[in-house]
This record gives sequence, structure tokens and C-alpha cells, in this order.
Amino acid sequence: MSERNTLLIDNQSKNGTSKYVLERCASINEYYDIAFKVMLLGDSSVGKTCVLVRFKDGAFLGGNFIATVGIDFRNKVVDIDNLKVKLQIWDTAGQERFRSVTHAYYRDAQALLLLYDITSRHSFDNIRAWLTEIHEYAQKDVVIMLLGNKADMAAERVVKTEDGEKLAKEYGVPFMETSAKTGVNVELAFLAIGKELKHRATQQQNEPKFQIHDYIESQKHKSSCCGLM
Ligand SMILES: Nc1nc2c(ncn2[C@@H]2O[C@H](COP(=O)(O)OP(=O)(O)OP(=O)(O)O)[C@@H](O)[C@H]2O)c(=O)[nH]1
Repeated sequence: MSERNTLLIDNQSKNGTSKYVLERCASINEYYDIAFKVMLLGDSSVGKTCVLVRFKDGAFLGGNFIATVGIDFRNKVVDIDNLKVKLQIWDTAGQERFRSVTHAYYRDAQALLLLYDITSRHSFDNIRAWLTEIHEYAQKDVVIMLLGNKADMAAERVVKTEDGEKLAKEYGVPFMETSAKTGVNVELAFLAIGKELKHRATQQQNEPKFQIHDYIESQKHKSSCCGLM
């Protein structure tokens, strides 16, 4: 099977630094049982592309920062409770000028990972504005998770973990700090989202509801206790 995604070109970009070409064809030979769309949102440079690349390829995109132009997606199939779950993950441009382009994609997303950078107070302060946009453009029952990225940059930290936790609690969304550089919590974030979506889609009436907050806390504890952080 082949999948094609048509990407949006930035007509104003003349310096050739775009991460993406106009069209990409990807051969998808992987079998899956169920598929979900997940979107990455947040200010420019918070690390959305790097988090996606870390999850998809297990690598870190260091070096010069190249801003995303428009929108792109990558697929990853993960095993969740004996089901093959395909996550189609949309990486959006954080820059303001692409906002109207990305709004068009909100409606299709079943989950949104909303990122800020723990070394940027501005990116954290903008989270409320992002949540307002989400409430305006996304599905009512969309799953939202807040991520404080660049957790490896302890010396430059300006947003406390407690501030992230407090904001997430206020909006009733799960929260964790991640690092695309070291990989901390990146897989856990996507797996928790995948589990929540899979449970929503397949849950039987007599089955207990999946508790994403409890799952995250138990897995965070597991990874810290076993030296996987
Ligand atoms: N130390 C560290 N640097 C990171 C991390 N994640 C991203 N970066 C760096 O931050 C810069 C921006 O990362 P991107 O992933 O391109 O940011 P983005 O959110 O996709 O930006 P836009 O495409 O403009 O929306 C790059 O220079 C990355 O190398 C991280 O977890 N730790």
C-alpha cells in the first residue's frame, strides 16, 4: 500500500531551508489493526519535530534549527494490548504565519500533544492561547497532553516542573516533561496517548475505564526505579 501526503509550500520561503518538499510518497507495508491521528502543537522551536523524530527513529536532530514549513506527517505502528495501533503523527509549524494552515487539520485529530520549552517562559505563557485555539478548532472530545520539552537543559530551565503540573491540572490534562535529546518520556507520551485512544475505540461496557493519569504515573515510576530515565 502506498500513502501520499501533499504538503503545503511556503511561498514566501526563498532561502531553500524548508524541511519538506512539496510531495512525499511513503511506502507503508506495515500491517495495523486500528489507526489514529495525533497532532503536535506549540510555539516555534519548542522541539515538536525533534520529539517526533525521537519517537519515530530513536534519533536526535541536533545542530542548526530549521523551522517546519506548513505541516507533515509520519506513521508509526506500536503494539498496544496485543493490537497493532498505527499513530499518524502530524508535525505542525509553530510559526504564527502558518496558523491558518494548521487550523484546517485540527478537526481530524483524535489527540493533540501540546509542547512548550522549559527554557522559554514565552512558550509556556502561550500555552493558554494554544488551548483556546484547540477549543475553537479541535473535536470536543480530543485527547490533549501537555509536554514540557528540553528537560535535559537543567541549567537553562526557567519553567518549574510544578508550574507545568499546575497548568495541566487546571485544564484537566495529563502532563510530563520530555527530552528529544535524551529520549526521556518521549515514548511514554505517545504510548499513553495510543492506549487512551485504543481504549476509547474498543472499550466494552463492563470494562473499567482506562485512567491515563494513573498509567503515566505508574510508568514514570517504573522507568525511574529501573534506571531507564
Ligand atoms: N537540548 C535540547 N534541544 C532540543 C530538544 N528538542 C529540540 N531541541 C532543539 O530545539 C530546536 C528546535 O527544535 P524543532 O524540533 O525543530 O522545533 P519545532 O517545535 O519543530 O519548531 P517549528 O518547526 O518552527 O514549529 C532545534 O535546534 C533542536 O535541536 C531537546 O529535548 N533538548
